[in-house]
Amino acid sequence: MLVIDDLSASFRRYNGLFRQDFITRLSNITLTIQAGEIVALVGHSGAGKSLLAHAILGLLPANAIATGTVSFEGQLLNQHNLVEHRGRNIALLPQQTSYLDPTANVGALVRWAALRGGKPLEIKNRLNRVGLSDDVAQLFPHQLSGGMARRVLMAQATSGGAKLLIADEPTAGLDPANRDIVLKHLRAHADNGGAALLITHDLIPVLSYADRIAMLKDGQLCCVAPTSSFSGTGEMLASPYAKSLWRALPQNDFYAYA
Ligand SMILES: Nc1ncnc2c1ncn2[C@@H]1O[C@H](COP(=O)(O)OP(=O)(O)OP(=O)(O)O)[C@@H](O)[C@H]1O
Ligand code: NI
Repeated sequence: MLVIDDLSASFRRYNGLFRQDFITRLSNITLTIQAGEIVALVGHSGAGKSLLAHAILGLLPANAIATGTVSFEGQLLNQHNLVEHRGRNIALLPQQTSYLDPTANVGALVRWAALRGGKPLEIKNRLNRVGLSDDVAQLFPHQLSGGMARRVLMAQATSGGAKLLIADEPTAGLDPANRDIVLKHLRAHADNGGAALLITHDLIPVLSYADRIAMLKDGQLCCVAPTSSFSGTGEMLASPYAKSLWRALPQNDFYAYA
């Protein structure tokens, strides 16, 4: 469904009046996401996860320069066709809950997302599916807890019927029960023929839901492996970084990779 080919992104920096240089934050990313699949993108803070999400959607800031290509269902994405795809065929669940429009209540926000994708409104159903009650529709963003706001973003991202969901930290700040509701929702989306790029810091909870794990380290994909490789002592993992991260998890007794 999505093919990312040799994508790199750099930022222009000015050092002095006429001097500038470029600092590379994503290097030669090549990754495919098939229909029916959840690919979890994991990596440390600052590794470039959100940057990759924004690069796919053509939402990089003005001081960024991207090279490489991204195709969606065989079509090369560019700034023109992305305007049509965003919110319709490809939806973003942003990392920042502050992206919720403070002037509209939750019902209106979810309604707009559904209308944008030409889908039935079903506001209450959309909210219930992410563990929010009907009356949340009346609340404004400033009246939501952090976890509620995150689930409103999820309801918005899935209301327009987009085939590809790019979910940037959709479970941040959620308790385990609500985290599982959100991850199950993403799984159901993929099982119904959709696909998702699931960005997270937290590897363990997504192991039960994702098909593959892509690991970013300092802007480079150091490992793309089936979820089943993250088991035992990590002997199925080719990447030393992925192996050491896996072994260092508390669940794996903090073993250092030797
Ligand atoms: N507009 C920008 N200008 C310059 N550098 C930027 C800009 N946006 C992001 N960066 C840099 O790109 C790198 C990757 O940032 P990104 O937000 O993708 O990290 P992340 O992996 O999503 O981290 P986190 O898990 O904390 O959300 C960081 O070093 C960041 O400082
Ligand atoms: Ni991020």
